[in-house]
Amino acid sequence: MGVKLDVIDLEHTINLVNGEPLHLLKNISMSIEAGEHIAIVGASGSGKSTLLSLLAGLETLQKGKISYHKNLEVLSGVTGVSGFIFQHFHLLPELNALQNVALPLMLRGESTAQQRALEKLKLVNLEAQAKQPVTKLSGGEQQRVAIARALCNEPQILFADEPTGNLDHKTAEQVFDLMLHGAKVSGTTMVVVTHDLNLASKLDKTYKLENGELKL
Ligand SMILES: Nc1ncnc2c1ncn2[C@@H]1O[C@H](COP(=O)(O)OP(=O)(O)OP(=O)(O)O)[C@@H](O)[C@H]1O
Repeated sequence: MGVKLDVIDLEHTINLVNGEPLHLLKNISMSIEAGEHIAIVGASGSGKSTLLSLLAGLETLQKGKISYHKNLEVLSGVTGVSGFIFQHFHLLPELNALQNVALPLMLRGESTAQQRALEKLKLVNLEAQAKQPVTKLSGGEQQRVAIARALCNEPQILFADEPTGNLDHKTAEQVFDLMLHGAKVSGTTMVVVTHDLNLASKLDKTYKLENGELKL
C-alpha cells in the first residue's frame, strides 16, 4: 500500500532578483491518502514544481509541516520509498534501456536487478527495446524507460513533474496511461504536476495552484 501524506500550513517565499520577497506558497494544507493519485495544475510560474519538490523532500521546508505515514507508522522522510519522474527524462545516454532501469537497483547491490528491470520494461511495453541505447529511442519510449526506472524501486509514492510535457498529444496520453497503470498495479500514491487538464481528469483529484493557494 502507498504512503499517506499530510501537509499543514506550508509556506514558501523566494527572493526575487530585485530583492523583493515573493510569497510563492501560502498556508497550503492538504492530505493525500495512501494509493491516491492527484494532479496539481496551475499557470506557469505559480509554484507547482516548487511545491512538488517540497512534498518529495528535495527542497528544504521553510515553514509548515509535512508528515508521511505508511500503514500506521510515521516515516521520517520519503527519500527511500519515493520515485521521481522529470519532464526531460534524465536518462544516462551511454547506457541501454535495461541498464538505465537496472542501475539504481545495481547500485544498491540487488542481485535480481536485471530481472526486475526487465519486468518493469514489460509493464511499459518496452521489452523488445531493452538492449537499445536510449539515444536511439523515441521521446515517448525514453519517457517509458524513465517510468520503468522510477517504478523499479517499488516506490510507495511517485512524484512526476510534467512527465509528458515533452511529448505529442497522442504519445503523452499513452505514456500517462502506462504510468497510471504502473502506479495502480503496485498501489503507489502519485502526485503529478501537469498543464494538461484532460490528463489530470484521469486522476482521483485535481488541485489548482493560484496566487499561492491550493484549491480543489
Ligand atoms: N530557487 C529559486 N530561487 C529563485 N526563484 C525561484 C527558485 N525556484 C523557483 N523560483 C521561481 O519561483 C516561481 C515558481 O517556479 P516553479 O518552477 O515552481 O513554477 P511552476 O508553476 O512549476 O512553473 P512552470 O509551469 O513554468 O514549470 C518562478 O517564478 C521561478 O522563477
